[in-house]
Amino acid sequence: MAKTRVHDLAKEYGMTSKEMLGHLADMKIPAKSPSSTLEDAYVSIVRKKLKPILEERAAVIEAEKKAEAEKKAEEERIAAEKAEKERIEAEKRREKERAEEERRRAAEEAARKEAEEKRAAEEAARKEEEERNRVRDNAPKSTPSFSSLLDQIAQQEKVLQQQAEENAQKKEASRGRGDSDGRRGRKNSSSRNNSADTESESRGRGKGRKGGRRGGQEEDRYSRMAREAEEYSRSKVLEEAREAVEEATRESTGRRKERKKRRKQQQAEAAKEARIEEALANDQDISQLDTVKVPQGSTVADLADLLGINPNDIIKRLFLLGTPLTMTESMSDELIELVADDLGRDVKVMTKEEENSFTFYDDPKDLKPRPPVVTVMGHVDHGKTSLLDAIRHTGVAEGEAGGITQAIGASQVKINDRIITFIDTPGHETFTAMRARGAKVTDIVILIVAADDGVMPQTIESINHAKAAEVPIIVAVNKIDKPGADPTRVRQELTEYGIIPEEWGGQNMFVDISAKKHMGIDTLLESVLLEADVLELKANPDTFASGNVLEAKLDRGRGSVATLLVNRGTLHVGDAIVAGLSFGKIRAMIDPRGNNVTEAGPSYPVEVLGLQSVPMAGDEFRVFQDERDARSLADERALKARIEEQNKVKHVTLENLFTTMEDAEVKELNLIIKADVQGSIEALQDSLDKMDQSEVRINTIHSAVGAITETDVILADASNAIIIGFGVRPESKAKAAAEHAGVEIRTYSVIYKCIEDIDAARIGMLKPTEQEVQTASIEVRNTFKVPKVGIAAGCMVEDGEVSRDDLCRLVRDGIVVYEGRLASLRRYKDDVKSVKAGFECGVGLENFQDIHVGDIIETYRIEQVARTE
Ligand SMILES: Nc1nc2c(ncn2[C@@H]2O[C@H](COP(=O)(O)OP(=O)(O)OP(=O)(O)O)[C@@H](O)[C@H]2O)c(=O)[nH]1
Repeated sequence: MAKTRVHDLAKEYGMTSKEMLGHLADMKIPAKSPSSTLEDAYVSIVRKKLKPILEERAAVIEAEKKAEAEKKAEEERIAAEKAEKERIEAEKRREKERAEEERRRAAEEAARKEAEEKRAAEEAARKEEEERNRVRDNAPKSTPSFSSLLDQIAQQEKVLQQQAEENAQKKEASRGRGDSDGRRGRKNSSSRNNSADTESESRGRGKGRKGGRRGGQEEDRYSRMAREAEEYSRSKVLEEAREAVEEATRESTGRRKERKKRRKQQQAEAAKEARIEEALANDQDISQLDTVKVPQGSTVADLADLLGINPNDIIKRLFLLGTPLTMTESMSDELIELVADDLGRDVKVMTKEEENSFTFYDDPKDLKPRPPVVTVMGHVDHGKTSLLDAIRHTGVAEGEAGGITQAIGASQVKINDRIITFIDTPGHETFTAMRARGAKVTDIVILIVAADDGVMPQTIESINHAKAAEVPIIVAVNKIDKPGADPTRVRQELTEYGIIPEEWGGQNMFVDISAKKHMGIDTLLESVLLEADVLELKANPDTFASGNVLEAKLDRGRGSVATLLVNRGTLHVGDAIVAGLSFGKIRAMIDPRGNNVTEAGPSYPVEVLGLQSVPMAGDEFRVFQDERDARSLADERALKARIEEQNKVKHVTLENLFTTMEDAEVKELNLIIKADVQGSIEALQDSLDKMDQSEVRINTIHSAVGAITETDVILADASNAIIIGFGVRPESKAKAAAEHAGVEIRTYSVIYKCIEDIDAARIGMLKPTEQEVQTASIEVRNTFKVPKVGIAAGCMVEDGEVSRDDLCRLVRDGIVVYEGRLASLRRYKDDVKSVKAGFECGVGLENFQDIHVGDIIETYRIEQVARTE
């Protein structure tokens, strides 16, 4: 029998031999040294007794390990915290250094400027002094101070001389010699005066002769006085200059600030003036000039840029508002307004539609009456098309009638020498779609209601849409020629919706008509004119045109063709225009009767050729004086649209990451739709919107009129989208790019076929349902014990065919007592893959022993079944 040595056993238990020997001694098992051998019986006793000790040790080790792990985690946490702290500290330090550096630079700059100014002042003083010196050196005799002193001295001497002579005269007079004497005296006096003059002259002359003694004295005195005077004036000038320098230095800091402030103010005022001038030149409303226009979804950095402030100012405020955001995060409309309010700034959050729209201002004296623009709305089959048809034939000579084509999506009729413009795409869908794009093109709505049918669901919708747009409604009660027609009932029914006939004291005009028999059409049109008079529709025709795109398409021969409705100004051939994202110079204009025209005034619809791309229905258009301005605005808009489109597809922010992950179960079908006309896109989109999107979300990531381009393929590739072409084909470059990138392009000419395909794709993408497929029913006939397996059942496959991998449930008296998998499937002693009905087999169940005779084992598998809906 094998024997075990003490040191082997000790090794097995991860202890020292000495330790093991100690345990053996405790157990009274004889062993002397690590090399002593132990009988198996002893070994098993040791194992049994050491088990709890080992478990305890394992537990201790486990606990130690756990503690170690916790300690490590704690250390890591502390390290992470420390690192974060250090990072923040470093950031703060850097920030401080930056601020310090800025302060230092500002101080340096201030000092530099100050020194410059001082230098300039000193220079000025020096120059002045130089100038004085120069004058003095060049013409010392003419120095005003010196010569004036000489003059003064000469003057004083003269005065002294005179006084002396007068005194002498007085003495003579006091001797008293009568009048004659007085006269002689006067005469003498004058002769003396003369003689004094002569004396003075002679003395003056004598100066030259006897100048030696007396002249030397005089010179000393004069030169001293002159020197003193010069010194005085020099020190005075220097003092003044010094004072001026000091004054300049003292005031420079305060003045600099003041000057800077003034400069800024002047700049702001100049900028505002420029804005006003520009707005006036473009006829824009100047009342809103102080309002900063902020695009919806702007980031903190964008807003700071628009407001011309430091982004930190906004971040601080957001923090205080409890909504901390970083520079690149978007702000909600409310936050933008709140922050701007806090900063004392006036902002307007602009939607995309608003961003692309223009506001004009017209002087009331420039406004002139314009024709009304009318849309016909009503329930299906109540006669919209028939009415428009009847209207188009009104006032047209018989021979001309056949030639009228609904060429441009709008028509005009002349009645009583006045014009009415009709939008030819009837229905509230178009009306609302336009309005949704911010276009208010209709002045009056004609609500058509069939007199034999009355108010129907779409009648009500039309009323609601017209009311929401605040457009007056004229009711045309149609089909009065029909036998069952009841116009009064229509009036009655409409009162429920707030449409009350004028004859009943309400606001709405009602006209009974028959579109088919051309009855009442003139009266209806006259009512439209009456309503238009009430509305006092006016516009300024003498300015650059602006208005809306009614419809636009790509024409193979003519390129981009758009129907525009002018609502202000006059449109001319040759005008440079921007319509939505499109730019162009108008090449030709066609009026509703198919005639080429050269101009179109307010309320006139025209089809224009010359746009470089296809705008969208509802887009605003505007003529620019300078073609370059038009082009750059269109480019700017197109670029912005492209960026937005790309952002739409790509960006997942941390905020929406989790929701996206949660939504991962929801599959998406991304589409890019290109079509020949806008109408097709809208129709297709409408059908898509109506599809069940609870499990497969259909995203139209981009839709536009025009051929399928390489850019579309790039977008589809980036966003895993399918391109749907409607009446358009891919350009050859796009085709190659699609093949290269594996992007699917499908082209159609019929809407329903496209819808059918998309629906099929949608269903194909649905998550398949799981279905249980029963494989066999097995009856337990016997049970027996199998080594290693436990209880196994001797069974008969009653039905189907059981496979080894099948799932199963054990049913006893109709109750499921076990659900799981087969542990074994045997025929006699062999494991088999499957057993068919009518054969016996041995079955073991995974982790289940409680099998009774008479139990039924049902086996099955789960199959994934593609859904048909
Ligand atoms: N008797 C009679 N029938 C009319 C009159 N006006 C229209 N209808 C008929 O009513 C049907 C529907 O007219 P439409 O003009 O197509 O009606 P709609 O509202 O444009 O219909 P949708 O375009 O489908 O919304 C046509 O068969 C017309 O001939 C009318 O004044 N009298």
